[in-house]
Amino acid sequence: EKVEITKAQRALMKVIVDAYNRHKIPQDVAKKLLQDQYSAEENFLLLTEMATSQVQVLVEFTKNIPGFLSLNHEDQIALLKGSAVEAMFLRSAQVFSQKMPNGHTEVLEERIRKSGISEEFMTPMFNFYKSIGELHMIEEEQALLTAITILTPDRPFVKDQQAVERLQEPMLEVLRKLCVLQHPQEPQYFARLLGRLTELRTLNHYHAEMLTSWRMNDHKFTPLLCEIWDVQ
Ligand SMILES: CC(C)c1onc(-c2c(Cl)cccc2Cl)c1COc1ccc2c(ccn2Cc2cccc(C(=O)O)c2)c1
Repeated sequence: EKVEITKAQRALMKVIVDAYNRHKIPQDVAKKLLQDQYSAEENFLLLTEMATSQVQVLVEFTKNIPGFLSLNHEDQIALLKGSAVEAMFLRSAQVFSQKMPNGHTEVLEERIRKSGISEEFMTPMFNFYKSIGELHMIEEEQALLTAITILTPDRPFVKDQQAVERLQEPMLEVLRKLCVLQHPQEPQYFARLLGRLTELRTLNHYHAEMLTSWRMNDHKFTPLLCEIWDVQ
């Protein structure tokens, strides 16, 4: 059928993409990646700073999702806590696949590989980065996919799931149309994107184990990360 994005859908997409592009990790934090220190300790501290900055960016982005601030306040917190790790895996995957400027990508990979994360979590993590890279998403798709991840109704402790579904559904519809228009030769592209969201959920489990092993080695997190990840 002739797929067409309506004016209202284009306006919704513009709000999400503008918010997504406005909220990036500040360059001075990202630049720290190129610092010369390479010890596991130094890498962990840098990644902790990146994650903390990323959570702040994520909260600002989420506040710009139309309708989010009208949700029940406890549900807003439950959605942020429930989606933070997935949104950050998505963000770091998009940053990897966009090949950051002057070798940041290799440096970031190096620091993640040498930050006390055990091999068993590296494989699924870098497989995910590869599978996101292969999609060659445009920024509209990246921004909508991030908003859709945050607006997942069945996160733990969400009370009014219907209210979240009512926000997520229009995003899914715009993304579906965008995929048809952007990838006419690949009718399954939208399904492939949603398949990444399923893969993201499995990374939640690995991440919980990563946190436990870091804590067993007495690694400290920032107050914001402790709050969003319910640690310490
Ligand atoms: C606490 C810390 C050690 C941690 O725990 N789990 C993860 C962890 C790991 Cl090791 C992998 C994936 C997800 C998480 Cl939470 C992390 C590190 O979290 C990160 C690290 C880097 C991240 C992010 C998010 C993005 N990036 C990359 C990035 C670089 C430069 C610019 C920008 C930008 O947005 O402009 C982003 C999070």
